[in-house]
Amino acid sequence: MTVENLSSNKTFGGWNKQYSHQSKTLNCAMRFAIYLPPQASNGQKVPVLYWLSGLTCSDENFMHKAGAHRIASELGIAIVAPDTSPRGSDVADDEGYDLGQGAGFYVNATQAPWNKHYQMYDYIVDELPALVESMFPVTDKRSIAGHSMGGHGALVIALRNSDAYQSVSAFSPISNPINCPWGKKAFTAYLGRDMTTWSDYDASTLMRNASAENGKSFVPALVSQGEADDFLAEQLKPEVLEAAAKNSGYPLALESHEGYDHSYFFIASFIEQHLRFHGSHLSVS
Ligand SMILES: N[C@@H](CCC(=O)N[C@@H](CS)C(=O)NCC(=O)O)C(=O)O
Repeated sequence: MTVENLSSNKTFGGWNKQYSHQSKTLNCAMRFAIYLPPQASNGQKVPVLYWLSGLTCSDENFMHKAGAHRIASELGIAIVAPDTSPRGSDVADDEGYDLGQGAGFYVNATQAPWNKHYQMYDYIVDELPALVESMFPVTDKRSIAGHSMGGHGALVIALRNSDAYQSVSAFSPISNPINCPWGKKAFTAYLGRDMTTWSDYDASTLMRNASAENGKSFVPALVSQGEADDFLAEQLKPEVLEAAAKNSGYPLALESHEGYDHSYFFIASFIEQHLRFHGSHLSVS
């Protein structure tokens, strides 16, 4: 498999690198960024936090704006930030910022023309970790986090793969996509009009139905939400997630922060708390 290194920048004793590879799952070239903390250059294997970004983002927004490297360096956690959709001139797109390239919603599309490339769920759950674990000095201990569309993706992926992740966190997640305009638009396009297929990708539905019985475990969850977020009431609906957690007894810590909006200024303000939360579950703190 050809994997091309696009950039390498030393930061906080570790390395922030970008790669391009041909994805079998997405049927196109795909980019991701990885932060390798200093421990990874010293013969140690480190656990990995996967970060899923929101609408309009690439592999760069989080690495450039979240200010995560200092604490990841201290804790010895690698961070992997994939792009938010398949890309390319032959990849289906839409004029809106909330559908198509930059808006993959971390689902496996079943509808044409999207189903040819938009298989982001399988890419994040299977192909990307397998590639990362074959290329870098990392363990198979994983946690997952994200923002907005990526917060939805992180919660859904952790809830559906509770044996694969130690912890999950989200900033301003789209908590109930089957009941908000962003989610309804994307799911209608990618999954079709039959709404019965949508609930597998709805964090609130999954959390309401979650159970720690039959050998399964709950993945501990932390969610942070800004109270001055313009998308809060119409698109994000954290109260639905909170009610779902109460219903199933899910270990969800939902924190509300006065004055913060939807931007990376909010993420940068609380990323240390999220990294230490993941560190405690990845046994590095
Ligand atoms: N403000 C955008 C909405 C998209 C948006 O807010 N994207 C968030 C994620 S949902 C983001 O992280 N944007 C990129 C950035 O701030 O770096 C628009 O209306 O076009």
